[in-house]
Amino acid sequence: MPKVLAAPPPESALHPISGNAGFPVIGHSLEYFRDPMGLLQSRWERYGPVSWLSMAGKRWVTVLGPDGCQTVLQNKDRAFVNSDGWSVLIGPFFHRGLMLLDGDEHLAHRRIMQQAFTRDRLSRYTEALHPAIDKGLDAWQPTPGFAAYPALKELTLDLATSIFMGGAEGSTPQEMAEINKAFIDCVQAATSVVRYPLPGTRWKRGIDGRTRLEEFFRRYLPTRRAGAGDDLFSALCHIESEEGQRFSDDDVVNHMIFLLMAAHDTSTITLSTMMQYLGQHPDWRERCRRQSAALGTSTPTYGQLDELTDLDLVMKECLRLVPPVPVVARRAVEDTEVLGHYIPRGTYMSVVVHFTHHMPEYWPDPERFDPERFSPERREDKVHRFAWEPFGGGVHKCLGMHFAGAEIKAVMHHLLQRFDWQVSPGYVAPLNYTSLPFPSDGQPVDLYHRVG
Ligand code: HEM
Repeated sequence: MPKVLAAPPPESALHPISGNAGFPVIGHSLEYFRDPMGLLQSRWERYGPVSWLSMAGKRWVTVLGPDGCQTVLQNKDRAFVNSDGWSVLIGPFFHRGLMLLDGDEHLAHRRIMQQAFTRDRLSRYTEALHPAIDKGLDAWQPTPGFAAYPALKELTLDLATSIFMGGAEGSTPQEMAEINKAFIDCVQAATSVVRYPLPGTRWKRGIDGRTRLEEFFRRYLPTRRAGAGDDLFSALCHIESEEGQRFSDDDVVNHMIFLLMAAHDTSTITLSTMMQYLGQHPDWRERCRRQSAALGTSTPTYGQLDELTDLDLVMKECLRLVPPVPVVARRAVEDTEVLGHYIPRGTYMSVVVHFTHHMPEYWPDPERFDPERFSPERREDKVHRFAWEPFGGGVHKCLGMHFAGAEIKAVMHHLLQRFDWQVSPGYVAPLNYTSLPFPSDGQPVDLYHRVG
């Protein structure tokens, strides 16, 4: 039975928010994991753009559609905070990462961190990417049914190790595999039904993963403080805001753990989606490959990557179809409203990016892969300022989006020059939504070395 979240104050003209709790204990979790679009579409039809449901042991107000998303993300009256919203899901594992800070503290840390993402630094990271990509791809053994997703995940972790950390001197491959597992445990713990560190639970594995990551980064801190490397870790040790503020040791460790998480799965998912759709669309594969070949270099600079405009269209369309961060969390710290609905202080908010990306009101034939939507002639993403929001919006908008674009395009450039691949046109990726979305079948592609 639908229930009202809270009655609006008697004198207000605001509407109450309707919704229901779903199953005892698990709420709507299983429905969401199985078919998020199905669940959200049914709620849109039943309740409209603002409703509540139960997940991860809490009631969440679900905001669907670009108008509501814009209100929450722009956060004009500062009624919503990130820390209390994201903490419920990932707090113990990624606490004090930039995305989990608020207000003046967030602004101060963001100002310092921006110095690690200047154009000059991005150019240097891009230079360092190429040898690391080459090394990673040398290990790929093309075969029909090649599992692209785990291979890409390993590749992006290797890239993170060299570009973010400046290498992991003294660590064995086995240790690096453990670090990878620690990350996965932290990310997957976010959607654990049991939210207490009982042995054998995803939550406990996440807590252990965090401890492992802290030890790992602390071990490398003295050498990065002492050195002058071009990697992100060294950058965080040395950068200052324009006002001369710097990060403490704890800040550097907290930011590194968050940044690796923020960069790793998101880039992997985007690359994997791009491999799928390019594999299914030989016309686009050829278009992208031609542009890539026209650069006349295997190691394009940051500026040259901008010339890969077809790849850019494909990347944007893949970020629309499968946004790696499908939902963004917030919590109201004051009574407020969204689209005329009363949000009492303390309410947990979920801003559902994924739903907007599939709304036929904004995206004609939304399930169709059609990168031209983003072409200068069509610009369907301009129909609404928040129609396309894979990187969020407002003061917490992704700080690594240009880095992500460079990494993704650089990897695709190498892939297109080295390999050809195909995916059956009827293939639909079985996406698992227990953490960030990933293809549970490993995303098989028929992969070949290019001849000639
Ligand atoms: C395709 C890849 C990526 C996607 C889709 C993505 C998506 C997002 C989203 C949606 C947010 C906003 C969350 C919120 O509002 O609560 C965010 C924040 C953030 N992302 Fe990304 N991200 C990507 C790659 C990266 C990379 C590569 C880095 C770092 C190198 C990065 C660093 C960050 C940081 C630091 C924040 C927090 C910003 C703040 O709170 O001020 N992201 N990202």
